[in-house]
Amino acid sequence: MSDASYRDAIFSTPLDRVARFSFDEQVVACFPDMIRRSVPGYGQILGMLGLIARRHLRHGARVYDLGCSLGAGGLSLAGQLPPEAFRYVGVDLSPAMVTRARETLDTECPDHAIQVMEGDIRTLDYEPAGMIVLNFTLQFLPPADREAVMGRLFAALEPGGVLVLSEKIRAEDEEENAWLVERYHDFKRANGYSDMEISQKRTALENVLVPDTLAEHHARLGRSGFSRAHTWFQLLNFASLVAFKDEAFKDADPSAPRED
Ligand SMILES: C[S@@+](CC[C@H](N)C(=O)[O-])C[C@H]1O[C@@H](n2cnc3c(N)ncnc32)[C@H](O)[C@@H]1O
Ligand SMILES: O=C(O)C(=O)C[C@]1(C(=O)O)C=C[C@@H](O)C=C1
Repeated sequence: MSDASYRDAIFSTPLDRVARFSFDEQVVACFPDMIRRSVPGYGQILGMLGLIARRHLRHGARVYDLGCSLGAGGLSLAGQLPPEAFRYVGVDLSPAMVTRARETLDTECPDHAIQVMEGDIRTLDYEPAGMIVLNFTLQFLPPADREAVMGRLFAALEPGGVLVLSEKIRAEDEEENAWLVERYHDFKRANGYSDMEISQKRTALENVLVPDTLAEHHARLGRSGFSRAHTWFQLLNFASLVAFKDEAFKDADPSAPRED
């Protein structure tokens, strides 16, 4: 990740009116710090992308990173896989994110095939892909739009393709959810956020980041055509799932990237 990143202090002073959270210049400038201090397991999830790709990605196939922000998914994959293993296409709606992602990826991985596009993942014309990553992006789409996107992603995946879906989640049981959210706030405090920052960010994210339950995610993936999905990671109210097109997990070769 680029060094030109500041400490997140966006909600550290009292605001008369807390505006809806958006991925503007101010957020972009401190995003690497913000996401690392705000998402439990973020680094571990990124680190697993290469391992998942090694097992499930057809050699040389396209990888979409949807809502790529500053391209952390691309950086992680390029750090773990050789240039000929994949073609990376990052997509983000925020022009400020796209500009910074391009600069970072061009500098950090000049030998890899990297493309970063400004676009809305709800309306993008998808090309066939071997792997699709949605790392904390679906949660920002209006709930009513989520299923149509998932159906389009299933259609874009090649047979044997894999989707990685990481999300902030809501527990079905109210008491369980309250416990997870309280411990999540403890996690943020331990990472240096004050009670005021936690509370103002929470207000800014209301009706902007709308979390689903794991059951809702699994049901949606099933309705979208995915024959199998696993929750492979959960830490507090953050989780990551993998979903397979056509039982791909059965064909995975542990010793080498797939080359069919
Ligand atoms: C939490 S960030 C994703 C973090 C990133 N995937 C990572 O691993 O570092 C969510 C991103 O989704 C983008 N986004 C939100 N709605 C979008 C949409 N409809 N189409 C494309 N990108 C979108 C935002 O601009 C933001 O950069
Ligand atoms: O800070 C929070 O409460 C979050 O939910 C973290 C979260 C996310 O999950 O995407 C919210 C906004 C920023 O994109 C970074 C992290």
